[in-house]
Amino acid sequence: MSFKLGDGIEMPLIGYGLGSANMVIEHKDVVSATDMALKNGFHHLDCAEAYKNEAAVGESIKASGIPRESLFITTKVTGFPGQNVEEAFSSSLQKLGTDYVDLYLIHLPYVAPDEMSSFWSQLEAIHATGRARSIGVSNFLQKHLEALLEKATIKPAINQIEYHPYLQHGDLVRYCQERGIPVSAYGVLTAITKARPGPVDAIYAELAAKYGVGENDIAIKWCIDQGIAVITTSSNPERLNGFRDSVDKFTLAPEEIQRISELGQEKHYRAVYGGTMESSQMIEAELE
Ligand SMILES: NC(=O)C1=CN([C@@H]2O[C@H](COP(=O)(O)OP(=O)(O)OC[C@H]3O[C@@H](n4cnc5c(N)ncnc54)[C@H](O)[C@@H]3O)[C@@H](O)[C@H]2O)C=CC1
Ligand SMILES: O=CCc1c[nH]c2ccccc12
Repeated sequence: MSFKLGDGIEMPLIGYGLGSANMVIEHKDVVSATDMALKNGFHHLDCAEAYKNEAAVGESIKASGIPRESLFITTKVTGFPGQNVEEAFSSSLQKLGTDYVDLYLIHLPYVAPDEMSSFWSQLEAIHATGRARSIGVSNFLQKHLEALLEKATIKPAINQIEYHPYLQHGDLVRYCQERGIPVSAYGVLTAITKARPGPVDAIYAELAAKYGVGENDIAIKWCIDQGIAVITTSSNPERLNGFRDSVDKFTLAPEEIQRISELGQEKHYRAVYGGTMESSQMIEAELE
């Protein structure tokens, strides 16, 4: 199933995530995880320079023999103030072993508001060369988007954010969607994998029983049925295929989506970048 980006380009609805917070994954394990994803038909790969594993992903892509046009490759420039985006981008392309990416994102809104437009213009310049088919952002709140949009000539094609019942970011999703900036979600399984016990446990279990699926499927469909794409990951092929199968298996009723949203608002939990999105401690430690 595919998902329309803000610029009209189609992206596979579920992306396979290659970032693992707070964990160093060995080169060979990244190669075999990517092999497994590709063999199971997950052709949308979510990478980042900060994950420091683009070379392993590139190695697996090359070995797979899958034609480049059948893949959808996302990568991200970290977004440090003063960063030379062209340099970061060329290095990503070289490591991934490709001459273009499908989607290039600013990973984090580190850049000050008055510098944001000029930082974004570096991505616009890359887009103009055709080496990034689409450009977008990640972890951007409304204030960051406002700063970026002030002088942008191209709107971000997506905003990739942590999104689950315990982190709904107020009106951010509506703000983005109303401006033609679709949203993709990471951390979608947080209420199950990291934040138990919690107020959505019972409704996840109830709806999983009702639809004859797993609770992971309910978590993923709560995003998809709100028009949000999903980036998830697993080293377990059965679990991975289960994520994809859930898309067509059932549809959550609007009142079920609403109930999960309401219950989720009773708890706040951020799985990644503990504290605030402005917190740079974790990313700086990772990049050392
Ligand atoms: N743009 C950004 O700043 C960020 C992007 N991401 C992207 O999103 C991807 C997915 O991120 P996650 O937060 O890991 O996503 P997630 O919430 O989808 O969790 C996936 C993890 O849950 C585990 N899991 C699945 N079902 C489970 C179960 N029933 N019990 C226990 N564990 C279970 C999987 O093995 C996997 O490690 C990353 O690989 C990365 O590509 C992630 C974090 C930040
Ligand atoms: O992108 C999300 C989380 C993550 C995983 N590994 C790293 C390294 C540096 C920054 C962020 C992350």
